[in-house]
Amino acid sequence: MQASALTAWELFCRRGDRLLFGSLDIWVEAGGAVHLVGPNGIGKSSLLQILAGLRPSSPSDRLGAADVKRGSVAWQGRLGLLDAHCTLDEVLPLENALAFWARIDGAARSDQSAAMVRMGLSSLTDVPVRYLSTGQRKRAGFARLLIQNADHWLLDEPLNGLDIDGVALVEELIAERRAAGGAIVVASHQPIALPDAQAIDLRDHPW
Ligand SMILES: Nc1ncnc2c1ncn2[C@@H]1O[C@H](COP(=O)(O)OP(=O)(O)OP(=O)(O)O)[C@@H](O)[C@H]1O
Repeated sequence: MQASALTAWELFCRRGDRLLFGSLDIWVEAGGAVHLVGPNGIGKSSLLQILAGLRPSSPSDRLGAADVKRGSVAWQGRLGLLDAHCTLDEVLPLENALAFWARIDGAARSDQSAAMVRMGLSSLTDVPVRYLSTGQRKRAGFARLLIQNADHWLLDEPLNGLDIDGVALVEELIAERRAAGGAIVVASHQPIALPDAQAIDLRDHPW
């Protein structure tokens, strides 16, 4: 049996007064992948935030006080999240903005340089983050993720804004991470190469 990377049980999600999904279990083995699908607003980004520990699973209080489920998420290893929020300082040149996180992650200068080269950002070292295009921002987000060197990745619309080469590159990075034993959970409306991924459609998990 494969080693578990992610075990999540009884996840429920309420946003405001909307009950989005409930009683969701996810199990991902090392090297495995999940493709989250479903229409706009169903709760894919919210689920990624729950899996990242940034948002609690909502208590399932509709089931009655005697049987309230609160959900649990357990990872074996470190995880990195790439979503729509740019964690890079908009004012700083790209190299310095990435260096801020590289220091926090304890990454070597050479790791940062390698990540920038890999993501095709070498010519943008002096450009302030606020001037980056949509696709360049996405590439910078992946550079940050590579520098972080987390075991597992949570990716929210990782292909948005990328050109054809960028899409191929991200698919290659995902395949490499999986080959290294990382688990990947992706929310993507765009087709994405994820061989043998579990598809989870949140419409199948109504609260
Ligand atoms: N602060 C908030 N308060 C209440 N509801 C919110 C809040 N932020 C988002 N929502 C709602 O939560 C729901 C889920 O949003 P989420 O971003 O998780 O959906 P999604 O499936 O990722 O959508 P998309 O495919 O458009 O990216 C949406 O219906 C949205 O309107």
